[in-house]
Amino acid sequence: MTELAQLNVLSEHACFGGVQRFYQHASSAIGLPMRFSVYLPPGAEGKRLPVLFYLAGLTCTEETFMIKAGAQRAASELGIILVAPDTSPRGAGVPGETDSWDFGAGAGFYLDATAEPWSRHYRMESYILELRELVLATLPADPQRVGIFGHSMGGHGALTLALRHPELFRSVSAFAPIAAPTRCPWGRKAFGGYLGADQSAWRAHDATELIKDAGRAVFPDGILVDQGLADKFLAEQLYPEALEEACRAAGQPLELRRHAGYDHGYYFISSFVEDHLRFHSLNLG
Ligand SMILES: N[C@@H](CCC(=O)N[C@@H](CS)C(=O)NCC(=O)O)C(=O)O
Repeated sequence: MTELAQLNVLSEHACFGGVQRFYQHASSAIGLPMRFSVYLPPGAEGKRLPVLFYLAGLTCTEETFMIKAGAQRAASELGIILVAPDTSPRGAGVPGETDSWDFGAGAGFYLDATAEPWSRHYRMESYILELRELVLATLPADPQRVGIFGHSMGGHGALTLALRHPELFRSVSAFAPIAAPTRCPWGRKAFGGYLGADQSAWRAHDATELIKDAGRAVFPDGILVDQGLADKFLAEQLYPEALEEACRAAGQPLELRRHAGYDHGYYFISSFVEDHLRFHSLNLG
């Protein structure tokens, strides 16, 4: 069977003149069925459109962004394809994988686990790259115009995957990203579990450390980050100031916008999502 034959449409809904779809497919990276969602704007026939991957945060699924962020109106206007994967494998059968909300199911952290028993299925970095190829092969998407953004754990995912694979993602932005996971409790728990106790392996999945290591502007057109100042996770988990300092030292342009009164949730994301789509539209051309 080809990849194409394994792609099943679970549901389809007309939306702002385009179509909102939910898919399931057999992922070779994960070794299990995976779900993802796509918003296809109108007027895609015969064209190659820019495509923007959105990585969601802890406890989310492939549905969360499409239901809560209200991004389809701007995507329809700008002619951008939106793709949102699930946040982890489901049903991997790892003992305890659904016991906590910040590790295991719903918390894949967009990296390939190297430690047992997670390393067999928890391979979310390889999965996002597989999904990118699948989308480019099956949807009217332009391989030269692929961007990535995300929220919280997904903001970490977007920043680290873009910095690790700048040849695959041409623009990157984030909402309230876990910007320095090697120094916060969520990141330390996840990296310890997925990558093991040797912390030297962790920094390759930390956006702040990747910027420091690059020592140059990997994205010369800039990175956009929005952060709510009423976010209850800001002080303990997110560390945008560490990313800001690393970008300043490396000469990486960063627009870090701090918003008084906004919390960590989708009311915050929906308030600024159009700005992110316009940012990517401008950068992807
Ligand atoms: N379960 C956690 C919150 C988890 C959480 O805030 N998840 C964020 C991503 S890190 C999210 O987007 N949740 C889904 C939603 O707000 O709809 C808690 O009780 O504090």
